[in-house]
Amino acid sequence: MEVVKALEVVEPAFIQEPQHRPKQGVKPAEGIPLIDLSGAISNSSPETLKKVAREVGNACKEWGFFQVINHGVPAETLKKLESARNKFFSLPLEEKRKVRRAETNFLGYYEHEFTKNVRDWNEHYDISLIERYPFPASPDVNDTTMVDYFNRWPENPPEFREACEEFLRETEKLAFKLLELIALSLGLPGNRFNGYFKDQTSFIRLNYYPQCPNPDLALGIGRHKDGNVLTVLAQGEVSGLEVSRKTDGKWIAVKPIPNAYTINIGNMMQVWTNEIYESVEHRVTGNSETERYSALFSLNPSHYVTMKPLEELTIDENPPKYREFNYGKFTAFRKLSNFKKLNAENIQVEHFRI
Ligand SMILES: O=C(O)CCC(=O)C(=O)O
Ligand SMILES: [Fe+2]
Repeated sequence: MEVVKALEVVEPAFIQEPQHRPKQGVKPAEGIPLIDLSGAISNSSPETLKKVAREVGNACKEWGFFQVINHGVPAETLKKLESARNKFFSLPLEEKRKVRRAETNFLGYYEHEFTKNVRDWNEHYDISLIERYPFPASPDVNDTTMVDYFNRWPENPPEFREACEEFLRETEKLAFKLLELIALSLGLPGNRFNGYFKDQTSFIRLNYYPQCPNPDLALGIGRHKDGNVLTVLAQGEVSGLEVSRKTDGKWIAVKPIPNAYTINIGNMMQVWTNEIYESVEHRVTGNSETERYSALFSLNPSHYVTMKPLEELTIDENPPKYREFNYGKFTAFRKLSNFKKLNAENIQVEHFRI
């Protein structure tokens, strides 16, 4: 990417179709809910928990996106992670490439990602909560070969691993608290979803968006919906995240709030809830003046989970909207299409819609 930057103009692979190019100066919107989780984190009464769950439920329904404060993740944990992350991304490219992702193990550093076949102006690093686990080798449903996914750890900075492991532990707790609140908001037992995470494939992603010479043409990450259950995102202080507003599809900037986490519903929650809660498209714009960093926890089920709408939520008036599919195969396809430019259309959860 260094070479590209020196040219002061982005390569054609990064250029978005005119209709997907970002408008400059999108104002942060009012209305993205901000939820105080203190009532759900401390030993609260069932009534308090239900009250917070209702707020979460409304935010999931109306926006698919919300921010949380008093979430229980220590500020110090994020600080340590941010410092280690920024040091890692400032290493020379050949150093970072030593822990580069491969087609047989998608964990690690990557600087060549595609979203919907257009390259992102982004470098990132994926680290799994479980150190090593089996995953389908290919998206082909007839291929039963499994490969091992395992974490790649860099030599530098030396504190990187510990900082990541602490962030993984703390954001996992928050993700499961949100999962409980979402279950309660749907009138389900708080632990209704837990069985799908026995061998969870959750990971953290550290994002780095270098300064971009053409934020009018390229995006940090192109428009997409997260293919997971939910995302817990530390946006950092530089804006850039935009969400497609459910009411009119307009791109809305999500304002960074110090110490808050931004939460969004992923495709798998959309399937489980039979679209009572929908995952919403979002993107990250480029910035010619400053670099941007973010960090997120992606909550993902065990690879062998069969995805389908929950029976409790599919009543006569709301019959199942999705056919069954295997989570691991779905994800193997998505990861492959992010890894390299494919001729085939990128698979989306909509392909399983009845
Ligand atoms: O960097 C951000 O603010 C969001 C990143 C994102 O949407 C993703 O990595 O899926
Ligand atoms: Fe995303």
